[in-house]
Amino acid sequence: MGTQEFDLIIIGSGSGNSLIDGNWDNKKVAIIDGGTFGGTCLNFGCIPTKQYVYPATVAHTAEHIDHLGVKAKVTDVNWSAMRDRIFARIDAISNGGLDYRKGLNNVTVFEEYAHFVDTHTLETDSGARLSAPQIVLATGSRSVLPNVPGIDSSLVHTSDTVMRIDALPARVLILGGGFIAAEFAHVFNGLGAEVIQAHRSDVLLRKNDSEISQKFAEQAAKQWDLRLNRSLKEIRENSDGTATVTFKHKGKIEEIETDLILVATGRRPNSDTLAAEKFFDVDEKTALVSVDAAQRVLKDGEPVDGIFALGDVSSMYQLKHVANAEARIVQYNLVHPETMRETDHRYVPAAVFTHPQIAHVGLTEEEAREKAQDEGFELAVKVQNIGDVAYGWAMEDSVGFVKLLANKKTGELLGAHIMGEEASNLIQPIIQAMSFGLSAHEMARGQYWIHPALSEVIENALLGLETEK
Ligand SMILES: Cc1cc2nc3c(=O)[nH]c(=O)nc-3n(C[C@H](O)[C@H](O)[C@H](O)COP(=O)(O)OP(=O)(O)OC[C@H]3O[C@@H](n4cnc5c(N)ncnc54)[C@H](O)[C@@H]3O)c2cc1C
Ligand SMILES: NC(=O)c1ccc[n+]([C@@H]2O[C@H](COP(=O)([O-])OP(=O)(O)OC[C@H]3O[C@@H](n4cnc5c(N)ncnc54)[C@H](O)[C@@H]3O)[C@@H](O)[C@H]2O)c1
Repeated sequence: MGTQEFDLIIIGSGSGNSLIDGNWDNKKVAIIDGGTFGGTCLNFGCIPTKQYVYPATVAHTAEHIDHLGVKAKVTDVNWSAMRDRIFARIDAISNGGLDYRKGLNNVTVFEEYAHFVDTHTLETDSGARLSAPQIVLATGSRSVLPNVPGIDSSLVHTSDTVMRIDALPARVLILGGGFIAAEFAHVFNGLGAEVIQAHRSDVLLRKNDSEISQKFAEQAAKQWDLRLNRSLKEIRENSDGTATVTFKHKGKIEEIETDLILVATGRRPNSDTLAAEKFFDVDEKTALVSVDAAQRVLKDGEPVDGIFALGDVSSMYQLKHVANAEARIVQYNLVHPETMRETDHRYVPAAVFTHPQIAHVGLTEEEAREKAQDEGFELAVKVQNIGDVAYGWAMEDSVGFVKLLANKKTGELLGAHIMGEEASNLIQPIIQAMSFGLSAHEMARGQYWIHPALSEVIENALLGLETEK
């Protein structure tokens, strides 16, 4: 079989799928995906997780408002109905997207995996060869499983499979201390399962500001059984359909019995599925494909003509809004080689949809202190409790807070860290201010803040910063 020639080949149908716009109407495009069309966010990630997070949050809230004078009890959680509702919608979008692409005259879809055989040629699993002057690597990332005996048990799940199980397990053991572990611990706890979260170190959400990590760990331990400093040794299936999981803790063996194990111990880039390391620069430690600011893939530090990468395969952030932002840059650069744009990675925010919610943008306090010392400016830090503003009183909140970091002289905002109700929404005006260069006082006093909305916590935090501007 000869090599099929295309104008553009895209490998990966997550954010990669959004690259095909009107500029390609009269050209030949191939899109290759060996997994589920639409990629991680739609099928296994952001979208379905939040569809479980929302009912879990509502159920949890309902059961925890005694202090407001309301006693409520969630009596029935219909997991299978919830699952069917969620995936009826998602599967239809994935199938519809695939059918739409297949129906376009200018696009050929290959539903299989592919790897590079030279810098501009790919071979699919069935042996088809495809070549193009422009190729985009958008193959995302996948879960990493710890290498312990029993990890191949059918009771072991990752985020790819756990949302499709038939019934809510009575007991769930979650391994890991990152975003995925935090979100699923809340989902299963909120929906009524008995949750144990076992983590190998003593810090949850390590990439966050340490005050957030510490306060979140305190809240997690109040809601579910949190076991830190546990080193996973073995998983054994029992004859009654349960599993016994063995850990080492302070030199002693600890065994936990459970009905389901969710492994959430990180994700690695799918650079190896492409054999990218043979033809391009791939970081040995992170397995990320190296790109420049225009998203061009590098070889020996230099861009390879016509080859781009975006999203989890080349981005340390592993976030959908970053993959999408990078896709917009690649989409432009593919057709404007003379005036390429660069991705703005200055203020990348993230939120963890656990309970309480967490959101951050910019530097942690530790990083901001280091920057202030290096650059010789004074750092302003303000921690504003949600419980001290009017809406926080309404909620009788005693947990949530906002931490803002700024340059004392210039009022430049350097970072924001929020734990509490609607943290993922509360942080957005700060992201806006940082992106458009508004100083703390300009932001606080240059606009109205709706009274008595929860956003007043941001206004008060800004006013409390003691910056000159
Ligand atoms: C449980 C979970 C929850 C998440 N929640 C959020 C969230 O709330 N907010 C957020 O911003 N981010 C979230 N993320 C992260 C987000 O999903 C990813 O950052 C994003 O989907 C990455 O998009 P991508 O286009 O790079 O890759 P993907 O969407 O993963 O697409 C890559 C595609 O490439 C295919 N592929 C891989 N190798 C090959 C090959 N060799 N040949 C052919 N095809 C191949 C795969 O099958 C896949 O379909 C979450 C992730 C998970 C796992
Ligand atoms: N709301 C969101 O934006 C969202 C939600 C879910 C996932 N995501 C993205 O998906 C990515 C992957 O999430 P994640 O939670 O799997 O990864 P993570 O990197 O956030 O956390 C992985 C955790 O597992 C621990 N770990 C690693 N190896 C281990 C081992 N062998 N034994 C025990 N523990 C081990 C790590 O110490 C870490 O705490 C995140 O980086 C995030 O960007 C985003």
